[in-house]
Amino acid sequence: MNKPHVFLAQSVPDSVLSYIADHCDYTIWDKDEKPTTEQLKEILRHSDGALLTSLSADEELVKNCERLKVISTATVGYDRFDPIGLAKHNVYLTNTPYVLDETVADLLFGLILSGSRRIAELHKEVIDGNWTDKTTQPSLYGQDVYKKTLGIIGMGRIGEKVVHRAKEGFNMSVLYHNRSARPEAEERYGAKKVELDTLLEESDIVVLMVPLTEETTHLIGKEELSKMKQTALLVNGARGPVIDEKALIEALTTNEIFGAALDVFEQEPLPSNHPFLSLKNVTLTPHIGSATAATREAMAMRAAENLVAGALGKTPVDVVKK
Ligand SMILES: NC(=O)C1=CN([C@@H]2O[C@H](COP(=O)(O)OP(=O)(O)OC[C@H]3O[C@@H](n4cnc5c(N)ncnc54)[C@H](OP(=O)(O)O)[C@@H]3O)[C@@H](O)[C@H]2O)C=CC1
Ligand SMILES: O=CC(=O)O
Repeated sequence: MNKPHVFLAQSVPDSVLSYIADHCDYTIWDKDEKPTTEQLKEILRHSDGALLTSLSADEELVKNCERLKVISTATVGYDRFDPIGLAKHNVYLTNTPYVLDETVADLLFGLILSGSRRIAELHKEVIDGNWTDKTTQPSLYGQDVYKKTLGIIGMGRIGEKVVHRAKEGFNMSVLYHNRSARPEAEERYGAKKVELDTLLEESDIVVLMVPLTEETTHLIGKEELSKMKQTALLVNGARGPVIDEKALIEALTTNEIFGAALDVFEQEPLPSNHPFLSLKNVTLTPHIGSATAATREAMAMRAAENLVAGALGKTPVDVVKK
């Protein structure tokens, strides 16, 4: 029997490629520039499945792809994909939940510590040769993390792992804001569900871990920033557009809040003239939440398992249900 054919828009680790090859024939996109929409439409017309992590897909893209059964992304966030539009043409969208949770929570804690204790800012002073007797003067003191109040907006899979670290490692109090309650997390960590305004007013560290949707776009803007403590840190591990960056830059410039630690941005990569680059009270990382060798390989394998299952006409484990 002929194997199904799958398209890989980017390379995958050898172990993952070997798994795919056991079940499917495949084509890998090996050009530096991404395929155009027209090229992608043509490729997908001849494919049973596709791994499209760094691309996007909607109804228009797949409407004439009779063979196509699954689009897989090796990410947990799927804001660049339209699961409802794909489902109209019997194409599953799959993502990679769970396998990255601990790794992303580690990075978020790194951002919390760097932002609170000014690690990135003072690292730069040392590198630039500016370590003098005055470097540890009060104006350069940081904020404590231990025993402070963490406010988590979006306490889902990853958010809960952040809360675990906050509670067990740093004895923090935890507030959270979700649309639905998480009674088991409330019991385990003493976390308290509150309205957004209360969370902003009472937290020392605010962490964003919501998916990017219409509802969460610019969830944090001028008004919300004005409700935060002047000593508070804002951490974004979700998606850039969850924050109105213009408002954040204003709040950071006027010291309306203590600082921000950001892994995601409205425009990625950040342009070289972006105002964030000249602010001292920010820690910036280039969207590396899940970027460890082991976790990226686990995500690629999970995405491949979803891809192969779908291409073989089975229901993949991680079908996005919207
Ligand atoms: N920086 C990075 O490298 C990474 C970023 N991410 C981002 O993190 C996101 C979260 O991942 P994950 O924890 O797995 O997702 P989950 O779906 O497990 O958690 C998301 C949480 O957000 C809450 N939420 C959703 N909409 C709203 C809303 N309008 N208001 C308040 N709360 C809301 C949900 O609760 P409820 O439904 O009850 O509201 C849920 O608890 C991903 O979608 C992705 O964008 C993920 C991995 C790495
Ligand atoms: O941003 C990364 C993801 O997995 O989503």
